Amino acid sequence: MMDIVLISCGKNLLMSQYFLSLSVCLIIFLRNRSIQENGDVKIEQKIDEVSFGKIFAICCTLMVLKSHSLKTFSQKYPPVKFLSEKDRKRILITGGAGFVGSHLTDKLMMDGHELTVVDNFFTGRKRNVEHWIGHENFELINHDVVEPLYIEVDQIYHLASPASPPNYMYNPIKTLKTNTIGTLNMLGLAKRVGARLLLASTSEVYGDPEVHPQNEDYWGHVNPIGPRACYDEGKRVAETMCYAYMKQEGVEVRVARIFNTFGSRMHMNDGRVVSNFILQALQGEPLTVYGTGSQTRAFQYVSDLVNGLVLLMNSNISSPVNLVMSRSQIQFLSEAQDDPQRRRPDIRKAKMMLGWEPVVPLEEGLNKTIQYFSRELEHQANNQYIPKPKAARMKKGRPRHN
Ligand SMILES: O=c1ccn([C@@H]2O[C@H](COP(=O)(O)OP(=O)(O)O[C@H]3OC[C@@H](O)[C@H](O)[C@H]3O)[C@@H](O)[C@H]2O)c(=O)[nH]1
Repeated sequence: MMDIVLISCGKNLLMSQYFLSLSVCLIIFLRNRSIQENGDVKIEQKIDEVSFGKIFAICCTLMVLKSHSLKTFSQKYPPVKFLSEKDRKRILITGGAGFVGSHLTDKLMMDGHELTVVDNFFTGRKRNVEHWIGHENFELINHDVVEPLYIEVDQIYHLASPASPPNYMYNPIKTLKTNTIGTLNMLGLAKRVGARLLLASTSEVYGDPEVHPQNEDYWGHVNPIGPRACYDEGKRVAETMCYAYMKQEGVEVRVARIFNTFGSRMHMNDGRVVSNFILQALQGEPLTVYGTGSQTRAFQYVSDLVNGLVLLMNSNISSPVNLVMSRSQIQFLSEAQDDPQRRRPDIRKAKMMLGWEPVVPLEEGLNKTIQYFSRELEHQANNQYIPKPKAARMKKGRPRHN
């Protein structure tokens, strides 16, 4: 019976383990038979010897299994720096399985910190952080920040929120809840455990700006009842909450106003201009330009943003900081409502106080992103699923998160 169990275990293992299990079982079987053939051996002795043999076989199999799993675990992860207890921080990243969050997760893990990633997987994806699953410094929690969270941490990077216009407009109430109740919950957590919180705010707090370029002192020009208000106003009130908690409760806060960012792990259906244009170009479809196409933005590659976020978190600056491309045809579509016409950050503050500025040239970043989307398309084609770029319109009829 035991032999059969061992052999059937072997079927689920690698071939080498299978053969090892098989040969150990064979040895036991032969030994068993030789004992049977040797008529003068007592029956008790036979039972003792056989069970010893079987235990030996199980141990061998377990040892092979264990050494295999240890080997794969130690090989599986990207290299992680060793940090002493004193330098190692317990860090929470909300939205840590999303586009920016997962790159931040990579950096902080490789820097040697202990990470808890919280995500409700509305726009985030497990596959963005799956390469860390099982690592002793990493924990992934499926949790919505709209619900309170009770854990012990030293720093909180609060990134949870849909960020692409079609995504945040898809369920405006949910976007508002995430940015208001979600931010209140995370500030409450920061207050309770004495953690520092960095809010991922946005250039959208400037709305359709009347000054150009925008520095951090500009109060913005937002339509409070327009289709983008759920995000713009949600982030504005999130900033207000940060400073209320700082003044009233002494919570340490950092506020990054993030401008247009692109790179790998953007969702195929993200809907922002860079991913849309790349996807359309790769699929030989017309590039969709909303309105005249004369709108302007400042773009940064995701690795630059992530470096800026970490610098800001560990700086002593509590006030907001600004952190900051075929031959396809072009299809002009109607203008998106309240679409900011001109946007460019004034990043003198970040340069002067953090020593930060983007270093990845646009062309290099775009090349990396194009390669990423080509691989994604190949992967999707193999899975018989061809995604379509998402337009900045609200979708109806799909179940929504509450
Ligand atoms: O297919 C498209 C997509 C977008 N666009 C245009 O390209 C410009 C950029 O649009 P995106 O959707 O990429 O991004 P937006 O600048 O509107 O918002 C972004 O800004 C800053 C971030 O913090 C936010 O996450 C995101 O909302 C807009 O003028 C938009 O109308 C197109 O012309 N065609």
